[in-house]
Amino acid sequence: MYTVKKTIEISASHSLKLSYPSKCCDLHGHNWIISVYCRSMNLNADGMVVDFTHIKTLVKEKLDHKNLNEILPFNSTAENLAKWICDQIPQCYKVEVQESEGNLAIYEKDQ
Ligand SMILES: Nc1nc2c(c(=O)[nH]1)N=C([C@H](O)[C@H](O)COP(=O)(O)OP(=O)(O)OP(=O)(O)O)CN2
Ligand SMILES: [Zn+2]
Repeated sequence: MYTVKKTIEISASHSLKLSYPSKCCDLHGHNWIISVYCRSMNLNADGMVVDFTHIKTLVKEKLDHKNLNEILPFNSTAENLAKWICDQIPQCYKVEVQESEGNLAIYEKDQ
């Protein structure tokens, strides 16, 4: 089994819709650190699980320097972002989304 991990930084803004009062409901920004894990039993014809550059492009083109509220049809919590990113990327089984030094969400597909 082969595994690759690609770490990407995106800068974006968002506000959350929550069922309780929170500063996070106001528009604010983060530099999210996103780690994407992909795995495969076999390599493709280029000798890769997935090209690191393709992973970066898929995530950055969609999210970097955007207002996430304008482009995503769900509440952009770190948890929801992690699952959504995992669903976009071939061979991906796990995504870590770090919002700030102390805030990390992990989505991992069931085996
Ligand atoms: N489980 C989650 N909780 C929160 C999320 C989330 O995605 N998943 N997101 C937020 C907000 O985005 C907010 O910006 C972060 O809030 P907070 O923890 O207060 O963030 P700080 O970086 O300011 O953390 P400090 O510990 O105060 O430095 C909220 N919760
Ligand atoms: Zn936030």
